[in-house]
Amino acid sequence: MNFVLEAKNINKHFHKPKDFHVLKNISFGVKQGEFASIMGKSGSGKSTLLYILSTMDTDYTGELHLNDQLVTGKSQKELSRIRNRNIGFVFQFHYLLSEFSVLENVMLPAKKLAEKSHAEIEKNAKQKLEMLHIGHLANQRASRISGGEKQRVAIARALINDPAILMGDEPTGNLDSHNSENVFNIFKNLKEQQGLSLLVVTHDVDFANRTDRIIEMEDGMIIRH
Ligand SMILES: Nc1ncnc2c1ncn2[C@@H]1O[C@H](COP(=O)(O)OP(=O)(O)OP(=O)(O)O)[C@@H](O)[C@H]1O
Repeated sequence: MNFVLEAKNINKHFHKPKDFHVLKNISFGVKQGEFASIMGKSGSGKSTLLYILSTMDTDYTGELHLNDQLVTGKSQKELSRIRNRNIGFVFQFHYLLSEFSVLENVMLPAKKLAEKSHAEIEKNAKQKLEMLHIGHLANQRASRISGGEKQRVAIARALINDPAILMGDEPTGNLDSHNSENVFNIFKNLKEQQGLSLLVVTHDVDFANRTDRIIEMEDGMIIRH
């Protein structure tokens, strides 16, 4: 099976204030072009899991594979590069640099990767903004645009290095229903038109029901996938 992302027997404990087995034997994969969602009650371990899957947390046992490459055990420097190259991330809050322009915000992860010229990166960033129908905002300061527009800029930024998978932690959590619908449709188009794989933590049942697959968590375990 060709998984873009695969978790094998992931276990995690928090040690303070007392030992807490927060993730228990998590195993599942996300296939190329699959749009999967993770649901579960508050405290079931969704964000903790996503933090591991996105390679930001390395304090766990088990194995994480990205594009058939074992990433568990790599150095922080290697992980930073693997992450920047392969994973786009969209959060509930957009984390844009408010003093920077929309275009500059979108270009940042590509500048960090430093594989392309400034002109190429700028061209790509403009294309991403056009694709998300916000090309006209390129030169606006990030602080000057609406909440829905900010989330679309955050999506453009997550896509700038053409990741293998786009992950979201409650990406519509701060948005009204109109803007949530926009974000869902953007994700669906990315899957259908570009074969992108997506994994999104959400509390929105309507959103999750329209994804290809719901991965359901309870008490640190996957109870359905
Ligand atoms: N740093 C930490 N130390 C100890 N316990 C933690 C820590 N971070 C989270 N927890 C606990 O781990 C459990 C899982 O938390 P997590 O944030 O992953 O849940 P979640 O399913 O994403 O919840 P929500 O839907 O509310 O965001 C919770 O009981 C939480 O209190």
